[in-house]
Amino acid sequence: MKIPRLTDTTLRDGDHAVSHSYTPEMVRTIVQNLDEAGVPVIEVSHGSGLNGSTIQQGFSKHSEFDLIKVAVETAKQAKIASLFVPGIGTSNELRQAAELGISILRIAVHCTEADVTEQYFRLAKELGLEAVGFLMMSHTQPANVLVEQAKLMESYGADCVYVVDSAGALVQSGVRERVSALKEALSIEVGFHAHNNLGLAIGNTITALEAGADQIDGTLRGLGAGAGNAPTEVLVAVLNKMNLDTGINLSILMDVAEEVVAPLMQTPIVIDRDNLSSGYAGVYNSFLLHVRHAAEKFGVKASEIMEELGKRKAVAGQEDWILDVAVELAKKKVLKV
Ligand SMILES: C[C@H](O)CC(=O)C(=O)O
Ligand SMILES: [Mn+2]
Repeated sequence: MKIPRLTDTTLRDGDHAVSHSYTPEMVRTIVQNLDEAGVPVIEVSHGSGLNGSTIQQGFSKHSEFDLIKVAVETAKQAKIASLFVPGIGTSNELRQAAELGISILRIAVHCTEADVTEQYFRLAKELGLEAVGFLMMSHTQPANVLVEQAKLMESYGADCVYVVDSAGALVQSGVRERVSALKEALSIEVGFHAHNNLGLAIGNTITALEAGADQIDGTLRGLGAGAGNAPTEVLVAVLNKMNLDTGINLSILMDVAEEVVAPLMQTPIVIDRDNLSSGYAGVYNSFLLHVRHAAEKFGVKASEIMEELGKRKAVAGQEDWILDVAVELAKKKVLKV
């Protein structure tokens, strides 16, 4: 098993969990520590990618471009990455992030929609960026479909394609099937991005490595959308135990997770009923806070909304379905009385 390249996405996936409230000071401190610890890639942008600060995705407290600028200025060895979701971001924001000095663009789409990414891979390469493809909600499609989509991204210039378990719905056999299929079919690198809804983020990430993954993701203290991600500090500890020395300083990671990131948590990152029902139903983790707000507003259970969204196979961008489902459940509740 090869030593993977680790991307810490506390300042991007974690942005969902802190309701997009990161400040320049928080970014500086977290980047300083991750950089000093030797983490090679740090992802910074709105949780839903560049230009995500909208009513649908959630408004940011501070301009993500100010945060990216701070991150680039602060990092000494780490490369700064940003996420980009076609339809949320446009080529303007892509260019702006490149001008600010990001090195890597991670282009994320629902795992059947790779064909909309071509122009952005081409532009990213034209701008001299490393370009990584993110196949979101990868649990919804079998390995052969993901291979087709990943090959499209490879043909557009992707340097790596990730299997992304956006709902935290995959078990280890599902991870192994998908990652090994991409490894066999592609001549570029393969990555894996976990969420912890079934308590498998670390296990699934190790399974992805055993299946040949070259790149993996983590967040400090697991701070990410919904049930959160594989905790970066725990990943490094496990890799050390497996004699896979990433060269990353575990003590610095544990300190920054404990003393800087944990105090930022608005709610604990736990596998509670909402997060388990979300992963079990296969619902996108970044829906959680929107679902909780709707559940409270209409007096229904978040887990019931999650179950129905799973049945309807809601994907990123369909956050408006959350209100529809909450209203329907509330009406049914009234009629039952
Ligand atoms: C835009 C999403 O939050 C990307 C991601 O982290 C996931 O799908 O998981
Ligand atoms: Mn995620």
